[in-house]
This record gives sequence, C-alpha cells and structure tokens, in this order.
Amino acid sequence: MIVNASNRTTETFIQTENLTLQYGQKTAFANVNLSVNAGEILALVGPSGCGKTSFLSCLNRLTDMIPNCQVKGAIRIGSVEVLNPKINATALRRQVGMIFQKPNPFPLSIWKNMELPLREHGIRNREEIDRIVETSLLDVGLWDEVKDRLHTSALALSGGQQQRLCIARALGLQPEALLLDEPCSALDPISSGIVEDLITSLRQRYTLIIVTHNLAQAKRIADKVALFWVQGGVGQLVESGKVEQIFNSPQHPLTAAYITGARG
Ligand SMILES: Nc1ncnc2c1ncn2[C@@H]1O[C@H](COP(=O)(O)OP(=O)(O)OP(=O)(O)O)[C@@H](O)[C@H]1O
Repeated sequence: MIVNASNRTTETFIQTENLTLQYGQKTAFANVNLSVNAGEILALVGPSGCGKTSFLSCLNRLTDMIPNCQVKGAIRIGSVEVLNPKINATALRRQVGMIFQKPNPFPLSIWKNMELPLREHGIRNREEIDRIVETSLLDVGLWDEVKDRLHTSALALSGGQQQRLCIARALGLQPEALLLDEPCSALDPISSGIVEDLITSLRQRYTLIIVTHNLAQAKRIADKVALFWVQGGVGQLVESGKVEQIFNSPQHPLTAAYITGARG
C-alpha cells in the first residue's frame, strides 16, 4: 500500500499546493490550493470549462496520458508526492480510483470486469478473487442483483447497475480514495439516487472527490465544497469550505451568485 488514511476525518489526506495545469499554451486552471480530510467527501462545483475534470485528472496522474499536458505545483495523497516522477502511476491509480460520467464497463462478463483488474495487479489466487468479487459487489448493493448472471455481459446491465459495477471494480483494488466525475449525470433519476446513496455510504472508509453540476446533490452528500470559476480565461478556485458555510454564508460574491442560481 502506498498511501495510508489512518486518523480519518481529522487529518488532511489529499492536498494540492499551487496546482496549475496547462494543455500546450492553454492554462486550464492555476494555483489551486485545496485539501480534503481522510474519509470526507469534497464536491467540486462550477460552470462548464472551469477545470473541474482537469483537476481530478491530475490527482491520479491520468494527465500523463494527454500529450502536451503540463502539471505544476504539488499534490500530496497520504504520504505520496503524486507528481514525483519516481511514483509508479499504475500503483497510484490502484490507490486512487476514477469513476467517469458515462459508465465504462469492459464489453465482457460481469465476472471478467471484476477479475481482470485484480489479475493485472497481481492477485491470482482464485479463492481470493472470489472473495473480493463478492465483497465488492455486496458493497455496491449489486450482489443479489447479479449473482446468478455473473458470466453474462456487463453491457446488458442498466446504466445505474453498470455504474455500480464500475465502482465495485475500483473498490476491488482496495483504494484509499475515489475520484468521481459527474457519476450520476448520465443516469435516470432512480439510478442516480441509488448511486448517490452508494457514494454517501462510502464516506469514512474512503476519501472521495466528486465533480457535480447538481448543487442539491453537493448539499446532500458533501462535507466540503469547492467552487471553481473561469477568471481571465483561466480556471481558479474561488472558495472552498464546509458545506454549511458555502451554502449558508458564502464569503465570495461569485459563490453567493452561483448557489442562488444568479450566475453560472
Ligand atoms: N485535452 C485537452 N486539450 C486541450 N484543452 C483541454 C483538454 N481538456 C480540457 N481542455 C480545456 O481545459 C478547460 C477546462 O476543461 P475541463 O473539462 O477540465 O472543465 P470542466 O469544469 O470539467 O467542464 P465541464 O463541467 O463542462 O465538464 C476548458 O477550456 C477545456 O476546453
């Protein structure tokens, strides 16, 4: 294990310092200083194009895969300096999982979706795989729904079930943190509610950062909220704070305008 989230909720687990990301000449966001305590949920909100997805992508170094993408500043997750080139990005991504807006199961059976990442990370013992698959599917409330069809295609599941499978797939790798990029926005309202409840249930055990355009959702599930905004063509962190503070007594006029729907 490369990160350690003991002392949950009282200790900073994810922290960025002066984090800046450029795609070629274009600065997506600049100088973001943000922290999340272990076991908490941070919601990233803000209008389209302000850099929320780009920020998330830095945290498990998905940005390594984007040509001409430069990330400067510092990211600490547990005791790991994420931007240190010596850090193994594959091992980091096992500890810091990512869930995307559109569920992305492999076009394989439910079982294979769960098994493949485990094998890729060196887990080959059949009994251990069986145990992890069952526990992870139980954790996301999917086990009873799929236990009799584990060897049928994951693509036959509903959108909400597919998203829960993707979360189970990430949980199987025993991550410390999960990054969720609008995980409910492609789902119907009922599935969205189920996935939202699931995310809430993961608080404490995991540190979570969720990008959402749904302010009511941020208010329901987040411990902390961060508002990004494009200023001078560059994404900036306008304000971050505890969810009650952001919604009840925002410090910045843009935050006040955003949460009342007057801007954004
Ligand atoms: N691969 C890329 N190459 C060049 N520019 C990019 C790339 N990805 C994002 N951008 C630009 O970076 C800025 C921030 O984009 P990003 O997707 O991070 O914003 P966002 O807040 O997540 O938006 P949305 O809410 O619409 O998903 C935008 O101006 C976008 O056009």
